[in-house]
Amino acid sequence: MTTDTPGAGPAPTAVPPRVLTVAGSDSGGGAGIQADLKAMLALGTHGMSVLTAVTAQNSLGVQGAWELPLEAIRAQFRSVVDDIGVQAVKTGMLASPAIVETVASLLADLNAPVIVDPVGVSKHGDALLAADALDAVRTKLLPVATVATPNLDEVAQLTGVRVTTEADMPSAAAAILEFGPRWALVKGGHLRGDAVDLLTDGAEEHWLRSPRHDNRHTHGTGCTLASAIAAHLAHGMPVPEAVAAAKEYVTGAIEAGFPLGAGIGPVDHAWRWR
Ligand SMILES: Nc1ncnc2c1ncn2[C@@H]1O[C@H](COP(=O)(O)OP(=O)(O)O)[C@@H](O)[C@H]1O
Ligand SMILES: Cc1ncc(COP(=O)(O)OP(=O)(O)O)c(N)n1
Repeated sequence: MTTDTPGAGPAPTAVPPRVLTVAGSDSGGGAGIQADLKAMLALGTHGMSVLTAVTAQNSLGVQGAWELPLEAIRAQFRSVVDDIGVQAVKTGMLASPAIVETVASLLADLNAPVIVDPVGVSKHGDALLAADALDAVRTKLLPVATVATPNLDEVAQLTGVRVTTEADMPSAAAAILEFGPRWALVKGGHLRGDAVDLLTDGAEEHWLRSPRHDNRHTHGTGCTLASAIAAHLAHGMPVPEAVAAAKEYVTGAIEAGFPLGAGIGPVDHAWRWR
């Protein structure tokens, strides 16, 4: 090893911010932890994972799902947090009431922003969260969230508020904020017209609007957006800026989504590198 200055050591190696996903595996690589880790890498962070469940999944849907033992979930979390440390966390598929409660209690003691994507069903309509877990999401998980990112189906499941136009989004966000997250990001991806999301903390309102890309290959949009928010927060951005930057990233990834298999292909996490 050589150094320019006698007596000086080698230049310190730059360490990227560390971001943790607590989520399920998508064997097809389009959503779940695979999407999360790709988004985290693309946005200049070191991604790490706590696996909650394994799905057999592809472009056609979910063919099977298996939960991990609570002990394995706790052990993965402690391994990562106690040694490596995290600057932001994102949660995704949590499958059961017991997993939701376990993850919420682990996150309650963590000094880092938490993005909760309250994943309910996949794009193909496959359940990724048991119906009897909704109450634990409302009362245990959402209170520890810095940002909660429900889509319109998840808003309806959690709050009973049905959003059919942009005008309904503020009341939906207010109903999510009642459960205790610092910010609510209501995603309007399932409406017609522009893809419009509303971010609010009850005081500020930020409308995020992008053109709707007429591309059927949109598997993994929600996972990618939530992971991108976590990555930008880990870089030190304030919440509104982190969400705006994440929206720009997911919009590019949706535009570049590509066909794989016979069904809905994934968004392209590497679109900025191509
Ligand atoms: N066809 C599309 N074109 C552009 N943006 C989209 C499109 N579909 C969804 N989005 C955006 O992708 C993000 C994820 O939203 P959504 O698809 O509603 O989440 P989920 O995957 O949880 O159902 C949001 O920012 C939404 O506005
Ligand atoms: C393992 C796993 N986790 C989450 C999802 C849902 O991902 P999402 O980003 O909402 O994308 P779609 O499934 O809606 O395309 C998943 N499918 N699998």
